[in-house]
Amino acid sequence: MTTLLINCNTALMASRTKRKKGYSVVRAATDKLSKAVTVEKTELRKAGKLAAWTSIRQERWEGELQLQGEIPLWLNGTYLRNGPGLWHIADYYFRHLFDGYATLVRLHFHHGRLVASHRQIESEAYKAAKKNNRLCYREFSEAPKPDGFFSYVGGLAQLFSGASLTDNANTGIVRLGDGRVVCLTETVKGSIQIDPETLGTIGRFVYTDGLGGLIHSAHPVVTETELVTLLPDLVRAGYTVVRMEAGTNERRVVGRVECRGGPAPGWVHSFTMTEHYVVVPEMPLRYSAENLLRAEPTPFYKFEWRPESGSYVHVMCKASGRVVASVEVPPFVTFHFINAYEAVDDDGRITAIIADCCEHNANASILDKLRLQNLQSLTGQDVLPNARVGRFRIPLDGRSAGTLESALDPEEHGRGIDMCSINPTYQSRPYRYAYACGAQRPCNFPNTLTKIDLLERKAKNWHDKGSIPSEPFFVARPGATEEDDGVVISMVSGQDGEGYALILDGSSFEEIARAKFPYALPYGLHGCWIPEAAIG
Ligand SMILES: CC(=O)/C=C/C=C(C)/C=C/C1=C(C)CCCC1(C)C
Ligand SMILES: CC(/C=C/C=O)=C\C=C\C=O
Ligand SMILES: [Fe+2]
Repeated sequence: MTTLLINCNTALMASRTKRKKGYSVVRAATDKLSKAVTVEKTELRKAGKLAAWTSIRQERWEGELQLQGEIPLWLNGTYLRNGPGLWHIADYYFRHLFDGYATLVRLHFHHGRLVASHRQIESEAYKAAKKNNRLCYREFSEAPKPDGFFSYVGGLAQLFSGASLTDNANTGIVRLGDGRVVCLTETVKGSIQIDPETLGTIGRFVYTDGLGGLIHSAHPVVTETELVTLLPDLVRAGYTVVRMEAGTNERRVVGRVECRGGPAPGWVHSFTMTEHYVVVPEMPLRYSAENLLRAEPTPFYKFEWRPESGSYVHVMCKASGRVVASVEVPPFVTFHFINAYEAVDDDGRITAIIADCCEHNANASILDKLRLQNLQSLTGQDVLPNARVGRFRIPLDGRSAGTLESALDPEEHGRGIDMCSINPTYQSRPYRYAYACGAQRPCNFPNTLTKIDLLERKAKNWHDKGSIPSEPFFVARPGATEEDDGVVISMVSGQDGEGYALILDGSSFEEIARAKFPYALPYGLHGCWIPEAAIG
């Protein structure tokens, strides 16, 4: 079966290089593929399993997808999604969702038609694992067995130099203002430039600034002119805020935040910004040097849960690098900030920062819930911990405490929320709508798409029984004046083993089109959009 698919795929790839414009060749190859797919679907149905938590079936594929419904003619461009997609090497199976080798998925929209493809990122970690048939670098929860580790990358010193850390860029994907597309994870070396058309790996994105740093936030804040990110400092607990101008590879220091809660910084998977300020979270789920050195994972993996150390939010002025507020807040756990903006009084003075995140009710057990075994075996059991849209209010008048409250009743989205997007025009500005994965219980993982109205404090939910949709990604209609005028793109794993791309109307949150993949893809994490005008 796999051979059939690969042969078909090879034919497709070869033909792709010959074609000039149009998709006729691709369509012929897709027809050929569909025969193979029928057999595969039968196998999957027998297995009765979601494809979300199982490895990709082959390294790459491309073809035109048949549509149900209509894609708006204005939607011209490329949606790219990154995420872990291969969780085993030979007969060794990884433990955690975040361990998988990166798989890129591409949806190319052109005049109402849709061509899809996927491909593995050729990181050093992936190539070494393939070549040596074993894990060679430290992944999120996995570490190479001492033999393989020493023979491949050398001694223990290389752990401290970062040489043994993974460059498996399986988390984020960003289009820089200069057009380059970079895939990211939390290790700095895991910044990899890819070709958005072929999904080929161009090579490591090298920072030329000498700032070093082994780890950074997986989610920089990117605009047309710059990229801002955080470098946690595990030695002198703190964060360096850095800024890289579009067109350069040079990060410059904006400023430094000292941690207030003890000897290690809080995990910063993401952070957020307003127009003038960088919002630096310090949560009690902290990096742990001790756990980093362990071969076997702990319940909190490379982190420690230290509620007694306190939770803080720091606010840095982007222009001066000065920390203008540093407040204690109620305990929190978040992977993803949604957005932030400045609250102003009647005289236009900035009085506070409002920052929203997908907040897991200060319960760090969510990390262990994302173990593959839990995801695969607990389907339909109500074990997903409660989560909410957490809204921080950080006063800028010198007060020492900030507040954290639910922005809406979490029942509106089934007490599950993560994997969020907004209309990017509203990034760092007052905004009304967020799109995310929510929950319809009982469930062990977010299983709905939810549109959150932060003004009305209401949610609209989309659900397909037994399926797992990935991050809903909002794309605005060119020329739109309403915040929710656009579409939301997601990729769904169905309960019978199939998979499809889904397009919802941003305003009504109703389905407007779906397109089945020949075979389902694993769950992916984050996406980005490249308008056709930018592709040229
Ligand atoms: C996929 C995702 O959301 C997060 C991935 C995080 C990774 C791969 C983190 C890796 C790390 C190491 C390999 C060692 C240092 C600590 C840490 C950054 C957690
Ligand atoms: C998928 C996820 C959390 C889901 C829980 O509700 C977090 C992903 C984090 C990395 O990008
Ligand atoms: Fe993320």
